[in-house]
Amino acid sequence: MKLLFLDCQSGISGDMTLSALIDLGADINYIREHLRKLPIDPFSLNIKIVDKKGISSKQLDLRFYVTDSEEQLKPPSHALERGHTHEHSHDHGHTHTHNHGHEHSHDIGHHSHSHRKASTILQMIENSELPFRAKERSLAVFRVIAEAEGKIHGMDPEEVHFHEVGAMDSIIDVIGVCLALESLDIGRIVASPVPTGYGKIMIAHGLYPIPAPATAEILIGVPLADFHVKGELTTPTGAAFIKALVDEYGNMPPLAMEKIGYGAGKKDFEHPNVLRVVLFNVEETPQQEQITILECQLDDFTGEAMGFIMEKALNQGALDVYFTPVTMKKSRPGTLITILTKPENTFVLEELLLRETSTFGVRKSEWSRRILSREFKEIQTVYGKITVKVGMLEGEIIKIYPEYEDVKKAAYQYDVPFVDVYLVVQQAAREQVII
Ligand SMILES: O=C([S-])c1cc(C(=O)S)c[n+]([C@@H]2O[C@H](COP(=O)(O)O)[C@@H](O)[C@H]2O)c1
Ligand code: NI
Repeated sequence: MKLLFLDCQSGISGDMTLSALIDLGADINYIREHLRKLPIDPFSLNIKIVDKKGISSKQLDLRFYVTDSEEQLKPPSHALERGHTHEHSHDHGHTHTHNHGHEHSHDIGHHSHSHRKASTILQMIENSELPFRAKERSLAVFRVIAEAEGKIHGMDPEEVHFHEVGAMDSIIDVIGVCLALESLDIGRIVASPVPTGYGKIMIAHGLYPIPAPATAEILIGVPLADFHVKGELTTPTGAAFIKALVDEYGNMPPLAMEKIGYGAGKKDFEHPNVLRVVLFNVEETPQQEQITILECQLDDFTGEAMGFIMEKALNQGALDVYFTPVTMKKSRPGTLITILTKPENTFVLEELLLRETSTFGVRKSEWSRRILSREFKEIQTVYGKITVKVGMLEGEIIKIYPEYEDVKKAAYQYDVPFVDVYLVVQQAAREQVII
């Protein structure tokens, strides 16, 4: 399994992460090909080499060819020397520069042109043909950003608007990073403590404190670094990668490094403004993990409400939820609710049962379980690309199962029975994954 360490000594932003991962070896063509299938503005995505206080690093060069209705497509040669620059010109608002150096004409609340709601972006990702894990990771990152922006601006997260220019940027940065992780086959991510920077930054809303409120909101619970530099070191997108994708916070793992990549930020400081990413190859060992089981049984709760509890528990991170019919005191038919969860989600799920069901108590037990290490792989089939889950024991592949959602989608698309697609995928997987 590949492990990625994010060394955020100069903070983290969307473009720093994408360029660092490309420097580490992520295939830029693979990233471009997948991004081009999305319904977004035409863009060019390139990487240039820059010197950051003596460190030769990769820097993102992302341009959009404007599709605002009042504007025409502009040729690729436009603004060649300006790097991560949007050739948008709006007929309203003021121009501001984000820390990673691109200029937007941006005046929240007075827009005549299109915007993208968080829910529209999430829907676009859901409906996309992105590889399974890249899709899940991208959704997780956008949900974190939308939650934080929603909280700051006092809005429903689904209704949060990404300014059209910012939306395009974010889509490329977020989905690009998740595709880069896929290209490198990263299974686990560890991040160092994160410095935020201090001072003020001029954004569309006005002169804001650093860390920007959305960044600060996202970084709740994340260990911060004791490194104080004037300027914005960590942006909301960078913080969202840390919050949504990282499995563990800590120091560099005590393992042999395989490869190192450097992604440059746009600003210059007295220190090298780079994100360093390190790739490790971790030996697979049979894994043991702790899980918590929460239980209560009810004889006075409706079927509808029961279904709602199952849905909400799964949304709140339950690994599994199941109902067992039981006979309770006074011969009453009832239902035993069982929730399996990782220890970190125990409190939230306990609260769900106590607050939203008729129970007056919840039983809790800790279990240890042995699990197979698993990887997701994309298989080429006559029904298109389908993701399979590969289970391994002591490095040996012992089972391969197609992902239900992908099989379902293909079954509808080709109007064939679910089981037919399933069998074809299993057969193709056995040929394409060495077993
Ligand atoms: O435009 C909006 S809504 C906005 C809100 C906030 C808040 O903290 S609230 C912050 N920012 C700033 O935008 C840039 C770009 O960040 P990305 O993560 O999209 O690269 C950054 O300087 C933020 O602090 C914008
Ligand atoms: Ni605008």
